[in-house]
Amino acid sequence: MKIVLEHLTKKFPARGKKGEEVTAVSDFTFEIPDGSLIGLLGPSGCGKSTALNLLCGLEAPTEGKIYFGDTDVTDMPPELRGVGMVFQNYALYPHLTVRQNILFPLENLKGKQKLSKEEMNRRAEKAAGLVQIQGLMDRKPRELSGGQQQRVAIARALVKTPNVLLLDEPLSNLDARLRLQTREEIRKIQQETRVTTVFVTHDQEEAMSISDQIVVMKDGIFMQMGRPQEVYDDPASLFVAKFLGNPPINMFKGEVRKETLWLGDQPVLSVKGVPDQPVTVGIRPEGFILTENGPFAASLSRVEVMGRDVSVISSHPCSENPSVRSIITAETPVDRDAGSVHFSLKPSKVFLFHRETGARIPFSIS
Ligand SMILES: Nc1ncnc2c1ncn2[C@@H]1O[C@H](COP(=O)(O)OP(=O)(O)OP(=O)(O)O)[C@@H](O)[C@H]1O
Repeated sequence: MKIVLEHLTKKFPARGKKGEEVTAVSDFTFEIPDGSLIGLLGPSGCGKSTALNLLCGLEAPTEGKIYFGDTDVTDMPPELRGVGMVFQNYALYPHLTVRQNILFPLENLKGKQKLSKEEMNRRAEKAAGLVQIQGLMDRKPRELSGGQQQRVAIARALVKTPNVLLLDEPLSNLDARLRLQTREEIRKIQQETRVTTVFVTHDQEEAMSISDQIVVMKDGIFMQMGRPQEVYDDPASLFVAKFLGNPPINMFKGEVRKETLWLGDQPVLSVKGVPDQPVTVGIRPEGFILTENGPFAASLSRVEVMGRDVSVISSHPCSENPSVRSIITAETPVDRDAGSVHFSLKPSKVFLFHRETGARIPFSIS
């Protein structure tokens, strides 16, 4: 089922500041396609959980509308929305077995929705099968690992065959290996069930790896939505460029003069169509090509071998970071004793931003 947000806004009274308000979600207008998995991504406090709570009905919006398909659910109570929720802390009932935990949402159905015992058991087995915990049905939550508990929570959210599945930081209590495994499983389950899913995380790698599309947020504001690779390759703003990418993008103070990008006294790239102005420059670590007479010259600090790739760490007078990190293939010979390194730049990996507003400034390559 597709989800449509129209000017969705949520304001809270600011804690400890009488009369002031915090806008946790500001004028969200976008559509989540039916059957897709969307990663809501942004730093702590940007409004991710609030957005999710608005979708499931735990919070009422200050303004705006939410539609599931063609139905306006803005004022609909949570239990009628057909939403499955999974939280960071699993929120399983400790005194109930896995089976009883999964059955719980079905046992509480009312009126016409009520199911026979056989049907409830059939559905619980099916949900358990999806997350592969059939063998654990008679255990109590404390007898399960974190990853297994999270699978039970997902089965419980799926058992009512929801229209929409909402996951709030579901992997943050798991160790690194389980995180990786569980996120792949969530993706698999989502592809099998095709339930429209919104996944909240502050971990960009997690969101990028499993989402059909990501929504990047900052301070309650919608910054950009798109396929992970598209947003990475074509960030609309300085914030998005800095937020995505590991290792992070390298930032510089630069200047455009006569359609040439200058870093200090180095003319590093031709940038057609850009008027003369001071700019903030972002260069992805993979945007550097080691070239003897390359126009980008930096002092070599060290070389870090990472197996397939090599990180060349250098310093540049226009860098906004203490060091510049470039990643090149391990086959490229680097003279570690040379005091300096020279690079040419891949134009598609270089982004220009307005020095004051951080908005992206497009340029053509030739
Ligand atoms: N009930 C509330 N009353 C007052 N302010 C609130 C309330 N809930 C959230 N906020 C504020 O709204 C903003 C967004 O909070 P929210 O929890 O949605 O962010 P988040 O991106 O989920 O953060 P995190 O990643 O840390 O969980 C924050 O400034 C928060 O302090």
